[in-house]
Amino acid sequence: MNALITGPILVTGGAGYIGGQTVLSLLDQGADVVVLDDLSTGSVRPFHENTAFYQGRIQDQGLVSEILKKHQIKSILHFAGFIKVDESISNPLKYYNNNTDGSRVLIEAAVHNNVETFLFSSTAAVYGSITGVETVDEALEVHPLNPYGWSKLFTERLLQDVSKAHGMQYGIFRYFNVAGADMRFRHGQFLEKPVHLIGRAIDALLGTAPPLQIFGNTLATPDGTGVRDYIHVSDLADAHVALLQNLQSIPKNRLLNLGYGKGHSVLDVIKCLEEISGKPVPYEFVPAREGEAASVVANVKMLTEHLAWKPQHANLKEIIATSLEWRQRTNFEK
Ligand SMILES: NC(=O)c1ccc[n+]([C@@H]2O[C@H](COP(=O)([O-])OP(=O)(O)OC[C@H]3O[C@@H](n4cnc5c(N)ncnc54)[C@H](O)[C@@H]3O)[C@@H](O)[C@H]2O)c1
Ligand SMILES: O=c1ccn([C@@H]2O[C@H](COP(=O)(O)OP(=O)(O)O[C@H]3O[C@H](CO)[C@@H](O)[C@H](O)[C@H]3O)[C@@H](O)[C@H]2O)c(=O)[nH]1
Repeated sequence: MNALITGPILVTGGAGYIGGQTVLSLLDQGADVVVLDDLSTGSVRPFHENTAFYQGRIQDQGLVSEILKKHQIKSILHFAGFIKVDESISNPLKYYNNNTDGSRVLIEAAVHNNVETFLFSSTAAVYGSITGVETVDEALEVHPLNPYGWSKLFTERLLQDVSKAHGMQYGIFRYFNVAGADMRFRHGQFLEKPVHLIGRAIDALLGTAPPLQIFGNTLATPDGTGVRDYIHVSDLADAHVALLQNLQSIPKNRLLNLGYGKGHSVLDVIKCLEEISGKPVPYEFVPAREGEAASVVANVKMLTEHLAWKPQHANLKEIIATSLEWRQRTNFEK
């Protein structure tokens, strides 16, 4: 496996939750890793000592070009971005500036410096309000419900057009619901106010937030609560290493869903957290969020056909147990 990851790899957002975990996967494979992160939401961890770390912005084309030249970068894994859906609605320019225009500047620098491979983190949020399908496949029409989803969709298109014109290879993953922490607890998510279900349920369990509000209990799902495809961050990170290695063998459109293809409801998540902790999770039902899909589960046909990647942690218990343990170990300390 090691021999296939040749040349230094630039990881943008490599101090963040997913980028950091991918840095660990790359380092575990013996790769030569360069990180660019402005630390706006990420934090430096001990393993970054084994990388060349630059604190700076992807929008700083001078700095990016300097890094690309100095390290003779051939591959970029681009994770840097903002991720809060609610904030993207109240402050869309923040998202279009950072996620779309920032990516445009980075992609331009990549083309000017003859970068060969560019992987981009997109999201299942591009699909929008899905109805009438059991699983979502990559050919489905996309209708993002918020500026966050649009900011990522625009970048997908930008990258595809530029790659086609300039011969840079691209790969795009649309992540489903990412959760969990590194199995050796070298890294995990840090969010003082979690925005996703599992983080919020943990806060409710620990009493550091009011009871969890469950958005809807009469949805068209087996138990009436929302169903999502949760994927362990460590498997997600490993998939990027596999994609770097596999890229050439994947035909034409290298855009892949990244999930397990298995759905769990909000009540499944709560039950699992209660079993792990031995304590009840306080919750209340509130109306469903407007436009939100009842069920979003990845169709993983393309992923499993094209990627030499076998998930190692594809069960809700491991995802939730590592999230809980990371939260308890770090206790809000960055
Ligand atoms: N977390 C999820 O559930 C999820 C789901 C789908 C897609 N994604 C995508 O995955 C990527 C990583 O998300 P995450 O959960 O790790 O978020 P994160 O906030 O933990 O990490 C983002 C990192 O990027 C850095 N950053 C932000 N803007 C930057 C800039 N302009 N220049 C340099 N660094 C910058 C931040 O400091 C942070 O370290 C994002 O692009 C996000 O849209 C995340
Ligand atoms: O306080 C909460 C939070 C969530 N949910 C429900 O839990 C499920 C998961 O919600 P959440 O964790 O907010 O994730 P999604 O809304 O599915 O969106 C996430 O997953 C996308 C990938 O599909 C990412 O791109 C987005 O950034 C991320 O918010 C949904 O059914 C929600 O209705 C609640 O009931 N209460």
